[in-house]
Amino acid sequence: MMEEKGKENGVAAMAACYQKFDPAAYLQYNYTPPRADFTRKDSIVPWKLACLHRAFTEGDVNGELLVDIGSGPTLYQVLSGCEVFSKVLLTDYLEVNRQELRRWLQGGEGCSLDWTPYLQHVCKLEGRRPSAWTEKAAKLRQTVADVLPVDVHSSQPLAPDALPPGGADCLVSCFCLESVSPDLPAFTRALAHIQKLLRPGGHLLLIGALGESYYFGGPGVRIPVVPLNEAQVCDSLKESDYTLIRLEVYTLPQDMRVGVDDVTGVFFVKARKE
Ligand SMILES: Nc1ncnc2c1ncn2[C@@H]1O[C@@H](CSCCNC[C@@H]2Cc3ccc([N+](=O)[O-])cc3CN2)[C@@H](O)[C@H]1O
Repeated sequence: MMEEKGKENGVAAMAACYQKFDPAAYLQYNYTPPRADFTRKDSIVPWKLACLHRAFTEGDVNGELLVDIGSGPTLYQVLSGCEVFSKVLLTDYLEVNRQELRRWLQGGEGCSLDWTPYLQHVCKLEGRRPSAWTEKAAKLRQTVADVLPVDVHSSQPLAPDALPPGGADCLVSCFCLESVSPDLPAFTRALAHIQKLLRPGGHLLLIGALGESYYFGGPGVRIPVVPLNEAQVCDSLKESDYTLIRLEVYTLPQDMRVGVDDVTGVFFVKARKE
């Protein structure tokens, strides 16, 4: 009984932290140079986009429905996937983030970030001319079917009718689970909760922070993070019944440590639900 109470308190405390989350500030902190510098080979965002592009296009990922878990106010995580899947669902816990995503999907008026450089960069990865970014933007707007609420701490993270009976063909989730979990067991439980959303044989593409104990979700909005190392990520995946296909790690150069968090590295996982 006490244990259940502890779990609920930790999750509730985390939810309270997110009430002050500021999408515009968060985007400025993490999705502008130097962390998003497309002229630098060692910048974080080009590394993430390359991992996602390779994972989506190397031939084993297929199906109709891709679901992004904990999208936040960002779209980069589905720029490659929207060429492979006919339907994409974006999800987030906060209405402010869902609104930010809908603003872009409805034409981009009043968006907090210009996603053009991201669209151009992924076009380049696909061997297309950068000016094809307008076609990719149209493709993404046409492929995203909805922006839904999600709670990874629920044993049913999405509304019952959100997915077809067979489940999603692929999940992608970036920097979410470790940032919303009060501790490692909660992180592992969240992985297990979203695993249920996936059809057997479906893939999980997971990006997350290594060694991060906090980040700023806005000016003065300090949000705790469960610090993870590679072994813990692998153990949690195994414990939540995924088969690991590949884990890649990016170590932050000094000048990518810009004071908005204490992250030391970023992991990319491609895994499968047997
Ligand atoms: N219960 C919940 N279920 C699902 N989503 C939830 C829940 N609660 C909050 N959320 C939702 O999850 C959140 C996702 S944003 C989480 C930010 N993660 C940490 C941040 C990200 C970042 C980005 C880039 C780089 N880098 O090195 O380039 C490093 C880092 C490390 N710091 C937010 O959208 C919230 O709305």
